[in-house]
Amino acid sequence: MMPVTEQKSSENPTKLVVESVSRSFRSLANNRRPQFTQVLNDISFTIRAGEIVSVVGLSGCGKTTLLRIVGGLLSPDSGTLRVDDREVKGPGLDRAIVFQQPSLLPWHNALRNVEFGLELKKVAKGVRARKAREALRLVGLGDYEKYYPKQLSGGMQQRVGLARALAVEPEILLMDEPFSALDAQTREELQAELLELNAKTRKTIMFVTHDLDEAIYLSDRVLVLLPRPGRVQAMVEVDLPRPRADLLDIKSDPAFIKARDIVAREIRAGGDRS
Ligand SMILES: Nc1ncnc2c1ncn2[C@@H]1O[C@H](COP(=O)(O)OP(=O)(O)OP(=O)(O)O)[C@@H](O)[C@H]1O
Repeated sequence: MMPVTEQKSSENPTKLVVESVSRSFRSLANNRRPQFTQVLNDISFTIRAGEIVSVVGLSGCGKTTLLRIVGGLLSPDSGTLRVDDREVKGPGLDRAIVFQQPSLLPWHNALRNVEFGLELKKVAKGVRARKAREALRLVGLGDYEKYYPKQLSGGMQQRVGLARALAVEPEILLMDEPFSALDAQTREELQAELLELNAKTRKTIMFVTHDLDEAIYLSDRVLVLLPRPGRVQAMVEVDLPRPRADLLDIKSDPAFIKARDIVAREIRAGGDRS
């Protein structure tokens, strides 16, 4: 493990501003007439440089939709997004997404898979191999560049997916339940590694998860969304210093328990009202 210095992201400049974002989807009602369902309603929040902010809420509250909008894969019906005070529309090299499944190409080895991600992002050919190698090293797979996906464990495959996102050197990493398909032990290893990576690179991270322990453990702040339509209920501060102890040890810390209780109550508060 690399020694890491304590980091105070609460004093950092703003990296991402999401302002009044709303989004509806068209669907067919029982009478086959198209109808619009509002999935996100007037969502506003900011993330500071180097911060990890998790997004939690009941299933269907719009977490993935919000992450896809921030990643530029979906457009909002209204509202704006700014990265470093520049308005962004659509995808860009400043944001990279890590999904639940890494979707690696089975016929390419780890290095080629990461290079392929760079190719899709139109990064110049001459620098792809170097950047791909650097990213694989960053996720601890420096010795595995020649391995094919089927020769790698689920956790290692997800690391390749993470390397593919990191290789483009994004300003913001958008992670959509990236560890939820992994077994508990691998998941905890990757959570700890993500904290280390954040400490080393000071990457800004937006992290969607169902798992409240994961949200509290990783995050500086937790954004709680309520469903139907998805809206902001609270932004909860996690008052735990960095670097953080292992999840097992930190779970009994009063600050961890307090933050978890607040987040759980905020999620329920919305349920009680609807
Ligand atoms: N492309 C789409 N067309 C129509 N409806 C959609 C589309 N994408 C999402 N939805 C609807 O929007 C709502 C929010 O979905 P979303 O996946 O963002 O929620 P979520 O909070 O990430 O859910 P989960 O926690 O179960 O992953 C759901 O009701 C979903 O059916």
